[in-house]
Amino acid sequence: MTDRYVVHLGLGAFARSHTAWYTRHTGWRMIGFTGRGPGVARLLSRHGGAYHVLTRHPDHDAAERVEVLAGVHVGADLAAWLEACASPSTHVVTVTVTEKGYRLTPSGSLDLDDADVRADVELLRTAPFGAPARTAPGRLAQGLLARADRAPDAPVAVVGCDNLRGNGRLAERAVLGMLEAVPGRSEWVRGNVGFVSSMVDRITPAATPEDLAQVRALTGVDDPAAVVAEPFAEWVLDDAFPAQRPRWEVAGAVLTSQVAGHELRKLLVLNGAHTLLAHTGLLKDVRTVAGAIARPELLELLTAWWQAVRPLLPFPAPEVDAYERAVLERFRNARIEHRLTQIATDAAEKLRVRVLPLLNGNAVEQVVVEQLAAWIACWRAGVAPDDPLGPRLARAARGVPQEAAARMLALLDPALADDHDLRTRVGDRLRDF
Ligand SMILES: NC(=O)c1ccc[n+]([C@@H]2O[C@H](COP(=O)([O-])OP(=O)(O)OC[C@H]3O[C@@H](n4cnc5c(N)ncnc54)[C@H](O)[C@@H]3O)[C@@H](O)[C@H]2O)c1
Ligand SMILES: O=P(O)(O)OC[C@@H](O)[C@@H](O)[C@H](O)[C@H](O)CO
Repeated sequence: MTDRYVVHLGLGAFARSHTAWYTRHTGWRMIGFTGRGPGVARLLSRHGGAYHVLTRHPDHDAAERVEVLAGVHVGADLAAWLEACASPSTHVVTVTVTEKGYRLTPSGSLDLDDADVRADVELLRTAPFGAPARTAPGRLAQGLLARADRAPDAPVAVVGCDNLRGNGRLAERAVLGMLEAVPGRSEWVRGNVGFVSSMVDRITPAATPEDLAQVRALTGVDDPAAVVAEPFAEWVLDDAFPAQRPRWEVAGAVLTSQVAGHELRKLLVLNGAHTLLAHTGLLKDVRTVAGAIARPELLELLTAWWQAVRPLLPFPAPEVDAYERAVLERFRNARIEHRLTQIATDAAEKLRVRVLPLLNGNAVEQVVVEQLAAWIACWRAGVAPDDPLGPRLARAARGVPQEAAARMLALLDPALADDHDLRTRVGDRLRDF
């Protein structure tokens, strides 16, 4: 039996295809908590925490049983959460709660206008262990407070595993933003918690009934918690752990002090391209990434996007060329049914990470205008999927193109409201959709 644990918050498909999958052969076990509802905990408990990863290669499928989860809990099980976080056998807490789960403003500080955040701040101030926090930063704060009380000599790492630049640093800001409201309770966290950023990569679409049927066909097991993923996987982590950690290197992870460049490259080259294909594809009734890439005009856009992001990438040209070629191959894997609606969900939050770096003092390329205009056009056409800003975006997108562009860009980032040139160009492009 191992006595070393990773506690994971947010047991979505990606956590199962990536974080848990990387941990499976390290000798460590994981204790998982759902990010919001109880659904995944119920599904996983069907087979005692074991589940399958269905890897779709270009010409065949393989199903692997993953048995790394020693316990699975609903996120609202506060007693289990506090016990897991406080246990000195827990050395690492990993987090996959989506971009919006960090509850940050566009400038990256805790969003104190968010009613759930305010409720959690109040909870932490008055009765920190009185009820489960509503938000992920609130939960992390509760767990770290329990650690400070019960195992103060045992430092711990919190590892960000979402598609955000500096996800560890952002988790730190969110947690400290919560704890600053509790007199005297942020010091232990500042001195004993290492917030680690990581670049995470493995295309993992939501599993379809056909995927689950394929798992059944390959294994004979009915596994409602199975996930489907591409063969490729990459994990680059900041080598800044304050305590023990699993040797994720055995599964190919890379520990480095240069994680920022890897994050930027992945977010702009892969995720930025995804978002561009998602919005432009949805406007043309295309359903999947592979379907989008098969359209010459969208492939051309993708190439223009890659040219625009290239000057920002801290890698030699041949390395960027190879990276782009590999991403194109991955996008072409038609056996991965990656739906554009899934990628376009919560797009405002994603565009902030995937596009705003290109607007930071750089000459604006037309393809950047295209990104933004396509996003707005999806809202105007009523084909945009969910977004936490949904009703506001739907209202802002209506009416005269120039005014809609100005309102939408301001919602994306208030700092864009003053960019007259960008607003005009996006508004002009919008007229043609
Ligand atoms: N799917 C991929 O290909 C992929 C690849 C790389 C990184 N990621 C990262 O993983 C995240 C999750 O992707 P997924 O495919 O697992 O999605 P999913 O829908 O399967 O799971 C989402 C997870 O986030 C949690 N969550 C959602 N909103 C939350 C909130 N407001 N507060 C707390 N928890 C919340 C859910 O409970 C669930 O555990 C992405 O947003 C991204 O940052 C995904
Ligand atoms: O996972 P999201 O919702 O942040 O973004 C959608 C896709 O761009 C993303 O899931 C990629 O497939 C993934 O980041 C590849 O590693």
